[in-house]
Amino acid sequence: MATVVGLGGVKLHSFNSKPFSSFLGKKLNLKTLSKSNTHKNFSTLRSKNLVVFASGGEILNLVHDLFLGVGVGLPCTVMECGDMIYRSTLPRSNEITLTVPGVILAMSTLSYLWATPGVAPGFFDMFVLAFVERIFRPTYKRDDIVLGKKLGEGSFGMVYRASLGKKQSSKDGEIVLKKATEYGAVEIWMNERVRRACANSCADFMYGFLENSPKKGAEYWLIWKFEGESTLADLLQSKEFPYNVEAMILGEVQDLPKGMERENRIIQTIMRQLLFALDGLHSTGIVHRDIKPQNVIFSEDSRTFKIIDLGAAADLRVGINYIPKEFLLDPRYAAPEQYIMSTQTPSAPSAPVATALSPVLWQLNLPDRFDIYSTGLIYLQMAFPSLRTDNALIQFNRQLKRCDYDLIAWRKTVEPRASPELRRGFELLDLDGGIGWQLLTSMVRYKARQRISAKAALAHPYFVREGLLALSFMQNLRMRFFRATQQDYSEAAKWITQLMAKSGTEREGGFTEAQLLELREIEPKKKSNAQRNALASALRLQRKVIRTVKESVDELNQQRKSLWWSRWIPKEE
Ligand SMILES: Nc1ncnc2c1ncn2[C@@H]1O[C@H](COP(=O)(O)OP(=O)(O)OP(=O)(O)O)[C@@H](O)[C@H]1O
Repeated sequence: MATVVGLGGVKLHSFNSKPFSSFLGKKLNLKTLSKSNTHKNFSTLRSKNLVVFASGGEILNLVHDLFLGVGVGLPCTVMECGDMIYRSTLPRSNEITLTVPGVILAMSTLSYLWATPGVAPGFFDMFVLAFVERIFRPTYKRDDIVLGKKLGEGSFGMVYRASLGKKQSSKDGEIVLKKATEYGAVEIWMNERVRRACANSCADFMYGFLENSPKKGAEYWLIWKFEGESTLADLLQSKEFPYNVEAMILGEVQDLPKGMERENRIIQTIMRQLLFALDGLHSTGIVHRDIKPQNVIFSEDSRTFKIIDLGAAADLRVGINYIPKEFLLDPRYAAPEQYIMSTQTPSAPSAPVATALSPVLWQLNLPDRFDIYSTGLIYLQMAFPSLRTDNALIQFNRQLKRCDYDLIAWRKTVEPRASPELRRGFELLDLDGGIGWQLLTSMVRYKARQRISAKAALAHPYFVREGLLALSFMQNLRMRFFRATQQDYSEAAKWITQLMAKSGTEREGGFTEAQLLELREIEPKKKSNAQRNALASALRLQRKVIRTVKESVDELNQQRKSLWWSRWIPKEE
């Protein structure tokens, strides 16, 4: 038996088939060893020049046994892994081996990428769909458009009814044109996103481009299909509401006795259409932020309500219009939080970071619940005719604020001395075991986190009425489930915190005095006054530096941001 010993004197391998003397004093290289074909494990010696310098076989045997005995040496010596190495030289199987951790990791990654607002669909949308759409969609320019009567004038642009003159094809009916200031770019972006992701949610957007005129400078022109004459605000003002909507949705007036049941059904249909449109927007990561009856148009072609005016919308998939400082949200319909994202995050991160973090930021802030609050107020106006005027709504908002945005508390204060009209509203919401009232109270809440989402609202038992009045067993169960899941869990958290802070008594439980003392001792010792002042000044300085750096980065980001996505807006050739 022969042993090859490495330069450090550590045993490397044994050869059983060749006399050891034939290797003695020789510098072995790979070729020599391969030729001699002494052992199938030569591959382990590849790239090493080895010198055999051991003497007597006995000494070597002794050393060999010693090393093997204590498990030291090259792995192959110890593990007898010749077979393994041999197997590794066989052709590999191409099969993918499934492991539980691998599957869990893959599933988690996939669900993260597909979670609202959708990182993966976002990439597909931006780099494939947007590109393909740009090639195939018809484009328009200023000269194609013949202006008609003015429909509206907002602080950021003018809206006209118009037609497409010579370029009009038989399927293009009339159009609506908005000439907007620089904020039109955001609106074009949002409308294009919506057209690709959830076209039925909003008015049918046709084209948008940047038009440079010597007189007016740069203006964004946006074109939509003319959807119809009436917004929900117009319809709500009519004494006939909600019967005027029923006629529009069904295309005919029903020959049925008027009554609360029928009104409830119509309001239910409007709410379902509104929530459906909102769900489409929210699922793609867009929050409208200006949901109000004036921005809900009745589409005569599809006989449904659609959302318009995406000028104040935010695209949280890529962080566009994160906090539009310039927009004053409509105070009549705005949720109490005013901002959809935490003010701790005053500006959107850069697009790739915003995209990567979007599922986390979405879950942390639940920005979609801002629109849900506004939709709840629309529902309230539909149920209570007396709240349909601006003044009445403003008055209601004040009352609700005084009740800490607690609708149940508001009801308790107004119901005892309610007018017959107000009482009728409560009766309508109380139909079917108060299912409508339950939906309303889960939409109009102070805390965004406690408000129901559009998707959950669509699954609410309010929308799956079977009989006329009675709720089925399953609906009852679902309603109970909804009530249970809409509880204020933060109250529970507060209770636990308080409990932790209280000294241990038999009644309260919590920490004992001794435990609290222990905790207190872990706290850093108080510094002397001079030390504390110095620390405070240092902290102030640090905060100031961070703020300045942050503001500069924000400014830079802002410039970069306005650059990167305005590249997507076509310019008039
Ligand atoms: N696609 C459409 N089809 C029919 N009418 C429309 C359409 N889009 C807008 N309108 C009409 O134009 C009006 C103004 O539109 P929009 O709200 O988008 O403009 P705006 O300048 O933002 O107005 P405001 O600032 O008052 O909200 C709407 O109230 C509606 O009557």
